[in-house]
Amino acid sequence: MASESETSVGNQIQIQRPSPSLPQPQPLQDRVAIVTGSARGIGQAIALHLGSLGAKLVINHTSSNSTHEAELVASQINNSLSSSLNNNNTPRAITVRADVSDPTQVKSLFNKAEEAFNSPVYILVNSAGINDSKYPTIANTSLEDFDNIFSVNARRAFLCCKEAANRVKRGGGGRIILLSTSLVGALKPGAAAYTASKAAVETMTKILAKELKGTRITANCVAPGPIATELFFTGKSEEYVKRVIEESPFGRLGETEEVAPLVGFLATDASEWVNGQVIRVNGGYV
Ligand SMILES: NC(=O)c1ccc[n+]([C@@H]2O[C@H](COP(=O)([O-])OP(=O)(O)OC[C@H]3O[C@@H](n4cnc5c(N)ncnc54)[C@H](O)[C@@H]3O)[C@@H](O)[C@H]2O)c1
Repeated sequence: MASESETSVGNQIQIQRPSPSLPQPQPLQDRVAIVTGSARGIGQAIALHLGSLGAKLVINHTSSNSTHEAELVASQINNSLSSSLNNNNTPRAITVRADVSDPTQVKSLFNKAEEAFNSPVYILVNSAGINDSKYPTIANTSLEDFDNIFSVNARRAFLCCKEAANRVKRGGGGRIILLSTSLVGALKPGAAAYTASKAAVETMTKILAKELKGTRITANCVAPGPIATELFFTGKSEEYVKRVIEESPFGRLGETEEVAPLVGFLATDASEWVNGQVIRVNGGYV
């Protein structure tokens, strides 16, 4: 801590007093962020983390079943702040229900964010995703399941990125962060539709980063695994979970809070030189 000190200049002693400490602006102060699929799981942890860095948050969820969960996340962010209101008396975190695999709803999601905060969306985090809990082989994957997984994981990433890329003001900057999976590197048998849909997301991210040349917007992928969420546990046998834990160098699953800080860093100005990358967060599992 700074304290008073004496400096001798000629015959005179000057007392230097520490300047009163001013509140430091937070790294994402007042930046508008949409986190898709943030009513629970990894998206929820990311939204809470971005909120703690000062961002104004849109908690996106997909169905009436998740409305309550989404509102809890928003109120957790609003309650954690000294002032939960913006200048125009709107809350700092709001919820918007939208299926992000539907182009009209994606457009409306961005419109609602911009209207609520009277400011362009600066950060887009695509966390909404689904997996095929049965982990079938290609021979046993139905076309319906394949289409469904691609329509959420690859299609929603495409739609959200397209909307974000069309709205950015040149030179205004921004951050696009997509969620992939470490399975893309692991290439395990039995999750081909899910893994391939995420490989598509990774490729799209790398191309987008180049297409956004001159906009000061970065696009990166975060590829977690294996993280203890509903998506991970659904449909998995005890033996499967045990095997994953045994294969992990840390002998455990990851927590959602272990993914969020990396996304937080990628959302800040300090990350500008990280662009078009896929960063794996998996405790060395892959
Ligand atoms: N948990 C893991 O081990 C793991 C590993 C690698 C990657 N991921 C990825 O991380 C992301 C988050 O996964 P999670 O584990 O937190 O899953 P989760 O199931 O806990 O959360 C996913 C959220 O996305 C929402 N969602 C699904 N479809 C949607 C749609 N069309 N529109 C809007 N929201 C929708 C769900 O309602 C849910 O709230 C996913 O993209 C997933 O593929 C997870």
